[in-house]
Amino acid sequence: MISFANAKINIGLNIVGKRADGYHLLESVFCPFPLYDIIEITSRECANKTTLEITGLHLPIEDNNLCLKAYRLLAERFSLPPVHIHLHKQIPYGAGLGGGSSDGAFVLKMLNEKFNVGLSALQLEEEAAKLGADCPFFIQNKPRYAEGIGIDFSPVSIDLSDKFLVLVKPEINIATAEAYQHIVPRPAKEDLREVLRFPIQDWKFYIKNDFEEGVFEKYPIIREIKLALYAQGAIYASMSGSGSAVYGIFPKPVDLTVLNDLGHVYYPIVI
Ligand SMILES: C[C@@](CO)(OP(=O)(O)O)[C@H](O)COP(=O)(O)OP(=O)(O)OC[C@H]1O[C@@H](n2ccc(N)nc2=O)[C@H](O)[C@@H]1O
Ligand SMILES: Nc1ncnc2c1ncn2[C@@H]1O[C@H](COP(=O)(O)OP(=O)(O)O)[C@@H](O)[C@H]1O
Repeated sequence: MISFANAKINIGLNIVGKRADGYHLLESVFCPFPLYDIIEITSRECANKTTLEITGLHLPIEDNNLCLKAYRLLAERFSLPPVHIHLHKQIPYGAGLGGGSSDGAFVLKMLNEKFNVGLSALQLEEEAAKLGADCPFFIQNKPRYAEGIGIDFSPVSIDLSDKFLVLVKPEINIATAEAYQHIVPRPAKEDLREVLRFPIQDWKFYIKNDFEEGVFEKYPIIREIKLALYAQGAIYASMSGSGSAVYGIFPKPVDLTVLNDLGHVYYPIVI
């Protein structure tokens, strides 16, 4: 079985509180983004161990890879044969694109289907939340307004189908836990769901990502990328999640070769 595990972007990210256990409360719109890891799962009935192989972007094979964690999570509760997981990594990590979380969520969905485990989407979301706060979003994988620690969803209407999205990833990887440490939570001035209804060209006045201030201070090149996207005609540009990737929304196709010195430019293809 093969699946294409997509990335996500955050449109707006207000960090509004902090729980006693250190986890932060946020308000954000999570959107699927057409950049994909490829995951193949094959049964290994004769083998006695589940194995992982990674190709594509360099990512060391470690026991805490979210593909393996997802397998172990289901195998603890259900009888699963050993499998071989081939992950072809294409989504940059440490980027705020949720690639690892997506891999974990997709492995849960694939095992559920392949071995007829019978979990509903809601049950899969509950399992995914044990892997990480970003994981449950990828179960239903539709634009969602997220609250709480990022796992309480409500529907949101957002249509970017006639727009062109571009992503720029500098050679900087940001660890999510570290980025959260620099945050001072505060209530948002605007209701994100309200301001999302404004024309996209007005979003830049109202929609912000609270990670940007601290990250831009430490890595000014990421601010430069955002400004460069606006200079090239973006109607909205923002860092995604805790960074380091920055996306731009354009009204027409653009050639961003001028940004090549700042980072890797991705023009996602919708499949
Ligand atoms: C910031 C966001 C925004 O979508 O995404 P990324 O930038 O990582 O893609 C998420 O909140 C990231 O979620 P995720 O990366 O799954 O976080 P987890 O693995 O659960 O937690 C990693 C660490 O981040 C911090 N953390 C995470 C989520 C949250 N709501 N509050 C937190 O304080 C905690 O310190 C935790 O130990
Ligand atoms: N399958 C995976 N793909 C990417 N990173 C993974 C994976 N499994 C575990 N990780 C760990 O998670 C970290 C970041 O995960 P990821 O969700 O891709 O990034 P981001 O925080 O940018 O959303 C990586 O640095 C890596 O240590």
